[in-house]
This record gives sequence, C-alpha cells and structure tokens, in this order.
Amino acid sequence: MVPLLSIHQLTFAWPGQAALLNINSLSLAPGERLFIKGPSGSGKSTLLGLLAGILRPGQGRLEILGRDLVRMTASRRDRFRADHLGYIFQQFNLLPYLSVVDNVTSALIFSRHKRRQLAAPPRQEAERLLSALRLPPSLWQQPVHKLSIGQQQRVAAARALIGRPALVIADEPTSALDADSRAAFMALLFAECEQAGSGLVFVSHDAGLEPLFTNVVSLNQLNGAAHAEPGL
Ligand SMILES: Nc1ncnc2c1ncn2[C@@H]1O[C@H](COP(=O)(O)OP(=O)(O)OP(=O)(O)O)[C@@H](O)[C@H]1O
Repeated sequence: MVPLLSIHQLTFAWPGQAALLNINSLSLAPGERLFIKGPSGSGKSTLLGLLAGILRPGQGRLEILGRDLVRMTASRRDRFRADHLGYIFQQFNLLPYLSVVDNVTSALIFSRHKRRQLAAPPRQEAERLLSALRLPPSLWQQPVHKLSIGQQQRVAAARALIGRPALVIADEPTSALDADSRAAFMALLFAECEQAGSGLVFVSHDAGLEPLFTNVVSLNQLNGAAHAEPGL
C-alpha cells in the first residue's frame, strides 16, 4: 500500500538561520491520524508548510501519496495541493468579505478532483459540513469577517474538509474554542475525516487533546537526538 505520507532524511533551514528541521523518517498510512506536539518555535508550522509543499526542504525526500513533492514543478505542486490536501491554517486565511459558504466552496475552484469527490452539489456539501460543525444556518450567507474567531475556525475546518482530501493538515485548529466547543469540534473533525477516508496531521500545544490520538509524536524527538528534550 502506498503510504499517505513518507519523509526520509529531510532537512530545512530558514534563509540565514541554522538548521531548524532534521527529520530522519516519518510515515503515515492512508486515513491515519497523527498528533504533533512541541514547544513554541520548535518548527511545527514549518513542518506543516513542508508537508503542504508551501516550503521546500533543503535536502531529503518528502512524498505524499507516493508523489515526490520536492521534484514537482511549482504549478504541479499547486495543483497537487489543491486536489489532495485540506489545510486549516493557524490564522485561518479565510477571505474576509466572502460569505461563509463561498469561503468553504473556494477550496473547489482550483480542483476538479475535489469537485468530482462531492456526493452533492458544492453549496449543499458546504452546508452539510457547516451543519456538522455546528455553525448555525443564519451565519452561512454572512461575510466571514462578521463571525467570531471560534466560528471562523469552524469555517476554516469546513473549507479544509470539502472534497474529501487524502490529507487534512490542522495547525492549532482549536486554539480559539472553549472546552465544550473544542470537544465537539474534535469529535466532528474525526468523524468527517473517517467518513472521507482522510488522514490527519494535527499540531497543537494543547496537551488535553493528546489522549484522543493513538499516534503522538514530539517534534523535538522527531527532529533528531541533537534537539531532543526529555518529556517534550
Ligand atoms: N517566514 C519565516 N521566516 C524566517 N523564519 C521563520 C519564518 N517562519 C518561522 N520562522 C522561524 O522558524 C522557527 C520555527 O517557527 P514555527 O512557526 O515553525 O514554530 P512552531 O513550533 O509552529 O511555533 P508555534 O507553536 O509558536 O506556532 C522560529 O524560530 C521562527 O522564527
């Protein structure tokens, strides 16, 4: 079976800085979920940027669904990302003056693959996800900037999930949610990923979420012995 994600001897440094990442190996099977923890500044968001093909590694191999992201042309990589990934950004990256529903369906604009994966017309599928994530219908036509941060976080999740991407990447997706909303959000995120067969790479500082995952890794451990800090 082709792994969903496979990393081999991957290195990364920001320009003019010392090496930040040096990952010997990491792999994930299709549909698998991974929790990545680690202190602020350890490189978690940077790793997610590499997985999404937004950043390019210095050396090493990074394959998603058996495809080598490093060797793809920039335009091929953009298409691959649009087709196979859903990304919940730390800062959401929503389009503030577009409606909630239009933000969700915006993930389909550049991906015929995702459009083909839909079981219903785009609007209907967006509304199904928004309902599942408990965003009231009265908000669906509102411009997204009128929503609370916690509500925007759920719009960002719906946008990442639409079109059943093989890999959902979530960068601190619960940081703006209260404890009750957070538990509900996690249950729904897992249910949607399971139903769609999506794998999930989930980054968070929130140790309370760790028990929900069987597969937990600390970035410092992943990042080679030189960076290892006991208990992190
Ligand atoms: N665009 C950038 N240009 C230069 N350096 C960057 C850039 N983004 C991040 N860095 C540096 O890379 C290091 C890791 O940052 P990163 O955001 O990946 O950490 P993190 O573990 O996700 O942190 P947090 O938990 O606070 O979000 C930091 O030292 C940061 O200054």
